[in-house]
Amino acid sequence: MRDSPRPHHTHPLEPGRPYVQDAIEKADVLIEAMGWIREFRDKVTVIKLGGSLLDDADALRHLLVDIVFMETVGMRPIVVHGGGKAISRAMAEAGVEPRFVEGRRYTDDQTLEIACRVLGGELNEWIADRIEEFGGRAMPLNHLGETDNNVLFGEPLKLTGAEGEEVDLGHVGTVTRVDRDSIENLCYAGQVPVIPSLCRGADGRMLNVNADTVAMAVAQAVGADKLVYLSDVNGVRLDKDDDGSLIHTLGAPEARGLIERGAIAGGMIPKVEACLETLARGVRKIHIIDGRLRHSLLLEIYTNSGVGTMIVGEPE
Ligand SMILES: Nc1ncnc2c1ncn2[C@@H]1O[C@H](COP(=O)(O)OP(=O)(O)O)[C@@H](O)[C@H]1O
Ligand SMILES: CC(=O)N[C@@H](CCC(=O)OP(=O)(O)O)C(=O)O
Repeated sequence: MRDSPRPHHTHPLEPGRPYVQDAIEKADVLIEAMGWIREFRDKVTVIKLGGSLLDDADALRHLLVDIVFMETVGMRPIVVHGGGKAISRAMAEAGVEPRFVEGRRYTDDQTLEIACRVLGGELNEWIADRIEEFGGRAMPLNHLGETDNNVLFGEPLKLTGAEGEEVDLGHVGTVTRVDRDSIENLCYAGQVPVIPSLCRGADGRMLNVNADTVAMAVAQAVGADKLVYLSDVNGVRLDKDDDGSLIHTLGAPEARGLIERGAIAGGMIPKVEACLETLARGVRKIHIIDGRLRHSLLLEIYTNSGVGTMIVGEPE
């Protein structure tokens, strides 16, 4: 007979609640998940946490516990995060008005300093700390702190306007190289890499990068099996204001049409564009799901009833 409970025998978010209620039903659930766990063991999944979600403390805690679960059963999750809302809040506090050009934040010196502090410092460390608090192991990969753990390198992003003119975005970057070895070494050591959407330019300065495109670059570099975007909508909708108009499976031509018609707008544009580019470069399964729905990540991975929108490539 066991005389003392083993660690983590109670729910990590509700310490008083024993796991052993309805034990038989729970064992059934475990057995049901066994096939999925086996299928996805050792598979790399890149999980992008959007800024809208980072503002929802309850949803975020549940998601991070799901990520700890994935790591515990032998999957290799990699977290990429944005934090657009938090940057805008910090800018407002500093009296700076945010300005967006084609979905990208115009980033002057002061905005860059704020983005580095919020993304690279506060949010990145906070996410890694919570993963550890919930029983997982995590490594915050930011350039701040005693050792430079940055894994993303890039160059200024060049955008062309409607009349062919160059659009000035300030210190906004695009990722040209990912330190794949460092990320993979962490995964294989059972640690969850946590990556902020900043990259280092050739002159050594950091650049602010759209987090959806960072997730894409990381997924491509490590040859991820899956890329999952967690946002604050149930997926891509035909009408962005109608949650009943969810598109379950979205092909590349249809997606391009929806962007042209303006049905896909705002922050959904870089997300869908990143999905299409990622598919073209070999990542097979890409999903946009609602991170506010409890266990949406696990439902997407470990059940047949996928939630949200799956983006699929052109038929061969
Ligand atoms: N067709 C669409 N379907 C779903 N959401 C859309 C669509 N077009 C625009 N959106 C908007 O895109 C937002 C998600 O993008 P964004 O705010 O950048 O998310 P995140 O911060 O999670 O990356 C949604 O909250 C929604 O308002
Ligand atoms: C260049 C650029 O636009 N960078 C983004 C980086 C954060 C981000 O993308 O956050 P979400 O995932 O919350 O949208 C920004 O400054 O908002």
